[in-house]
Formats: sequence, structure tokens, C-alpha cells
Amino acid sequence: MIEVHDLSKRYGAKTAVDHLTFSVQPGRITGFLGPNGAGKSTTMRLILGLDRPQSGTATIDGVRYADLREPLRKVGALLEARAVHTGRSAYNHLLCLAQSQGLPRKRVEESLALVGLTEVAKKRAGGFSLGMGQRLGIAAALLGDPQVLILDEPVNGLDPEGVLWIRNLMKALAAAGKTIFVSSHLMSEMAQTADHLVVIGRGALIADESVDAFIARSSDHSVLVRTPQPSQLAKELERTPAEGEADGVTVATAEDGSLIVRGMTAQEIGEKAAAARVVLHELTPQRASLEEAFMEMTRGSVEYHADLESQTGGAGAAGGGIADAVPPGFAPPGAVPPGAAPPAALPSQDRAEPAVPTSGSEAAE
Ligand SMILES: Nc1ncnc2c1ncn2[C@@H]1O[C@H](COP(=O)(O)OP(=O)(O)OP(=O)(O)O)[C@@H](O)[C@H]1O
Repeated sequence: MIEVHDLSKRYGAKTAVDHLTFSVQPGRITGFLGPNGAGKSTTMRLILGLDRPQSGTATIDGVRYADLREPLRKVGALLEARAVHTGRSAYNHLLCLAQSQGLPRKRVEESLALVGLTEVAKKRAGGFSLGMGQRLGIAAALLGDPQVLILDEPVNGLDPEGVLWIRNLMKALAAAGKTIFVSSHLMSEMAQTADHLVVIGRGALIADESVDAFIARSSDHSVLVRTPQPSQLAKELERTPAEGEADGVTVATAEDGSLIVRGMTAQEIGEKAAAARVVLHELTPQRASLEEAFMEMTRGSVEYHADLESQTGGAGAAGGGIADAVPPGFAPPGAVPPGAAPPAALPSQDRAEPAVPTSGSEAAE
């Protein structure tokens, strides 16, 4: 189990992690979400002892990472994708890591097989594609057959088959009782993978709950209604509520003529329709997607808004422009938010040196 208690980290005037408390339980996949710059990577680095917090603690099964006797047997980590600059073969890269930790050579072969790199094991890792580099990083994380896995954006650079592979791998590991803590920007992927979510914004905790509870808590609940008498039903639903009835009901008409009702349950709508002798062809509660719930819940915590208005000549406001397609707070791949250089590129005076290599690709450099 990972336990984070009252953890805070500042870089100069910037608070990257703000009194964060949560725990990550074994036997399930915990997704770690937050807008760009929310502090996810910093939190993971703090858990892995790669940065020193100003206050608070982060422990793995009650022990700080730096105090773990055999860290790779306890925790495997893949930090955010970086280029693999190694002239070593994938095999030798893993072998160096294994030897530094007293792990048997057979774990190198097993890990390579697990991530599907056996055939290219003798090839120079520096020549690997982003996806192959990710697989190598995951092989390094799995080397010590650790109880806890910390994965920062593991699907980054993977093709659909690779995404499916890592999803199934994480599910199998969680089912085997391991603790899986994984960050991702891909909400649809997280919705299919995670059992539990820890959501942060501007370094502070926004949610620590199941995916279902998180979605249910987002305010966008609506019911889709199909009826041959839409205007009669809309009038019924929107009329001044009687004592004890739901207030603030809104009814919108979709392009296909169906009604989208907010502020009432499907049951209430059905009963009103029956009382008014309105025929219903469909009555379906609409569940927000994880992406919609995430946008709703993190709206106040998004730091980096792209200035889409100026790029689209205001088309965003009118609908149908780029602004409609790109969620706020999500920079395009490779874009660096203003003032937010990736941690790897920043001066290292504020970082503690890792006691042992933790992340795959660059660890043995
Ligand atoms: N070494 C550092 N020096 C200065 N500021 C830093 C450093 N590392 C992170 N930050 C800042 O701390 C904040 C949190 O960054 P972090 O990389 O942890 O966020 P994140 O949630 O992982 O973001 P993303 O989703 O974009 O990867 C950002 O504002 C970032 O600019």
C-alpha cells in the first residue's frame, strides 16, 4: 500500500503539491488524474524519493522509499516517457539494473518476455521507437517482481494493441494483489482500466473515490426521453413545481427531436408522463463520461488554458471550432505549458539523488 500524508512540495513560489493525503490500496488499479501541471509527476517523484517534500510523508508499506532495503523488489516505477539514450542493448540495460539490485539474470528474460521485447532484446535500446521504449521501461519496472507499481503515463506512445496489452497487464497484476498507481491523460482509457481514482488539481486533492462515485458526483445528470408528444411533455415537466416536487427542471430538444431533461429522475419523468397521458418510447438516464465528469470536477483547477479564441478567430464560442474539440487544460502532445518545463529539463538543485535507479529507460545511463 502507498500512503501519502499531508505531503507538500514547493518549487520557489510555486506550490506543486499542496497538503496531499491519500492512500493507494492493493488489489486494484488506482488512476491518478489531474489537469496539466496539477502535480501528478511531482507526487510520484516524492513517493519514489526522487524529490524532497517541504512537509508530510510518503511511504510504501509503512517505509519511506529511501529506507527500503531492496527497492526494486518492492516498487517498480515508470516515470514519464523520455527518450532512451542508451547505446546498450535492451537486454544489457535490464541486466545492469538487475545486477545493481542483486536480481537473478532469469528475471531479465522473464521481464523481456512479459513486455514482448524478447526478439529485439539484443538491439540497441537507443534505436527503439517510443512504444518500444515504453515497453522497456515497463520491463524495468517489473524486473524485481514488485508488490507496488507506479506508472506515469504508461500508454504514452503505445499503439492500440500496446494500449490493450498494458491494460490487461495492469488488470492481471491487480488481480494478483499488487498495488497499481497509474497516471494518464486518456480518460476513455482510465474509464476502462481504473477501479479507483485519486484526482488532484493545483496540487490539492479533489477526489479519492471509485470511478462510479466520481462520475455520479459530477453534476451533469440528464435523462433522454423519446415521445411522440414532445411539446406536451416538455410543458408538463417545466410547469411550476408543486410542493415537494423537483425545482429547476430544464428540457432541451436534441436534433433528432428527443428531449434531454435535467433536474428530474427517470422515475419522476415517467410518473408525470403517465399522469398527463403522454406516450413514452424511451426513458434513459444519461451517465456522464469520465471525461465529462473530470472536466466538471477540475474546472476550477485548470492552470493552462490554450488561447483558442485567438487561434480560431472566436469560432470556439460559436461552436464547431477547435475549442469544442480540445478540452481545457489539455495541451497538445509535446506542448509545454507556459512556465512549466518538464521536470527532467529543470535545474536539479531541488532534487534528491535517487538511491537506486527506479525508472526504466534512463535509469542505467
Ligand atoms: N523541478 C521543478 N522545478 C520547478 N517547478 C517544477 C518542477 N517540477 C514541477 N514543477 C512545477 O510544479 C507543477 C506540477 O508539475 P507536475 O509535472 O508534477 O504536474 P503534472 O500533473 O505531472 O503535469 P502533466 O500532466 O502536465 O505532466 C507545475 O507547475 C510544474 O511547472
